[in-house]
Amino acid sequence: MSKQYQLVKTFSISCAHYIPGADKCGQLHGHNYQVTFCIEGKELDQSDMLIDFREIKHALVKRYDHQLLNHFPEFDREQGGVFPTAERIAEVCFQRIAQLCSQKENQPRLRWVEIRETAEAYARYGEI
Ligand SMILES: Nc1nc2c(c(=O)[nH]1)N=C([C@H](O)[C@H](O)COP(=O)(O)OP(=O)(O)OP(=O)(O)O)CN2
Ligand SMILES: [Zn+2]
Repeated sequence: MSKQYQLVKTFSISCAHYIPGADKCGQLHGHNYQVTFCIEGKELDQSDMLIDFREIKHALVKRYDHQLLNHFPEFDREQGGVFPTAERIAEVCFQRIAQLCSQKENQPRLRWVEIRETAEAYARYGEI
């Protein structure tokens, strides 16, 4: 099997959310989410990086940190979005990170995104 690089990065976002219709989680509450992503590729860029992980972190922190997730169209069913469960947050973050990767000439490939609500509860989306 040919060799490749793998990049894994974790960062935090503090968000409020509620799951409409859910019992306890239907109430507005917050989490310090740990977001982890895994990117692979055979080629590095001019800086010898698969992709600068700060670019990804800053894009997601800028959009979601200290925000109420339900207010974003992607997390509002009435606007065609989904409920902000850990599974769906992982999926939405996957789409955003994949979009950033697709703009790079060296073709880094996003494998999965993990959203950890607590040490005991997390969801992953992607190739797992
Ligand atoms: N499959 C999923 N199940 C749940 C999700 C989710 O995203 N995906 N999310 C929640 C809530 O966000 C909730 O905040 C989690 O509740 P928490 O109090 O952390 O859960 P506990 O393990 O502590 O459950 P208790 O039995 O209330 O102690 C819930 N489910
Ligand atoms: Zn919650």
